[in-house]
Amino acid sequence: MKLNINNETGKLKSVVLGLPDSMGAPHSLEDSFDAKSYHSIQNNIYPQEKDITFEMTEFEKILKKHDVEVYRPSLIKDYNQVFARDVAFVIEDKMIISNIIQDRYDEQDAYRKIFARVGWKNIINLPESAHIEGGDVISWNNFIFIGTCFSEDYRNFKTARTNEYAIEILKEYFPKKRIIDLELKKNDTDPFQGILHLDCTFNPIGKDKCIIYKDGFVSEDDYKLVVQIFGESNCFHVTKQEMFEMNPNIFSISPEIVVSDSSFTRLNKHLRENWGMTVEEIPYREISKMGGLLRCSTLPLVRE
Ligand SMILES: NC(=[NH2+])NCCC[C@H](N)C(=O)O
Repeated sequence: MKLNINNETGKLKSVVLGLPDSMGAPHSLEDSFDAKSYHSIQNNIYPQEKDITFEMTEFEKILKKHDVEVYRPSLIKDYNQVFARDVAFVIEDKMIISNIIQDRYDEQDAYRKIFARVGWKNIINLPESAHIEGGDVISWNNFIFIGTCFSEDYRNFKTARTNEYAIEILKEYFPKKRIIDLELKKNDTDPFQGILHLDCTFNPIGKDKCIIYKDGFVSEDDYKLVVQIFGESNCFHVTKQEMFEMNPNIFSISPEIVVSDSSFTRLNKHLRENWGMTVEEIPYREISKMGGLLRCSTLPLVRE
């Protein structure tokens, strides 16, 4: 398979979609590793397998309706495999294998067949201390935006998944790209105060537009830089509540077609009426309770 990813929205040809089956029992509060799951466990609303299976089946149907080739990881018993995004990511014709948080480490095993199809020549493995997850990496033509945490207590946050070392290495692999690191607010237990991955606070859509949540960035200058790159009128700003519901994390099938959650009424209306997009709405509320949404559930391999 010839990988090809240059941005977030080119017409999608093949993608890996995560798996809802056999997600195992919910973690205890102490063992949870993102604030949204923490919140769901604490409030006794952690989703059930049958409900997330229903939601992912709806997602798969939309992808197939648009002639996207859908791959799935192999099944690991009693292990959450919904969020394909973080396991690896594609830039141009290279697949970079993430160094994901230890709690999710086994997920990578399930991608062996997919890695084999890509071929070792196009796979990049990073040194062990270079931490990075696909949710923090947003490739946008000449730019690569990377969410990170520069804080000294980086290691104390389970929600800090990408470090400076990984960014330095990516700069060496992609010297022609303008790599923009964006420091994200971290909080392991309060989903209103911290951002797990960059794609929970910022996501490009269409040809020149984006969805963005201002308070997800540690520095206002980082936020302003992104707004300047896209232009104010091309940015859809989400509120704290909308960030919590994961509005930024919709998924593009092409510059004109997005898959969104049917509860995102303000966003979906804006996309249709002001930006002329086709919005495929599906129910995805249950999956949102585990800290990710539509973008997080996918790992695009080929876009036109
Ligand atoms: N790209 C994303 N935002 N992925 C969401 C992953 C959520 C998962 N519970 C984790 O903590 O790792």
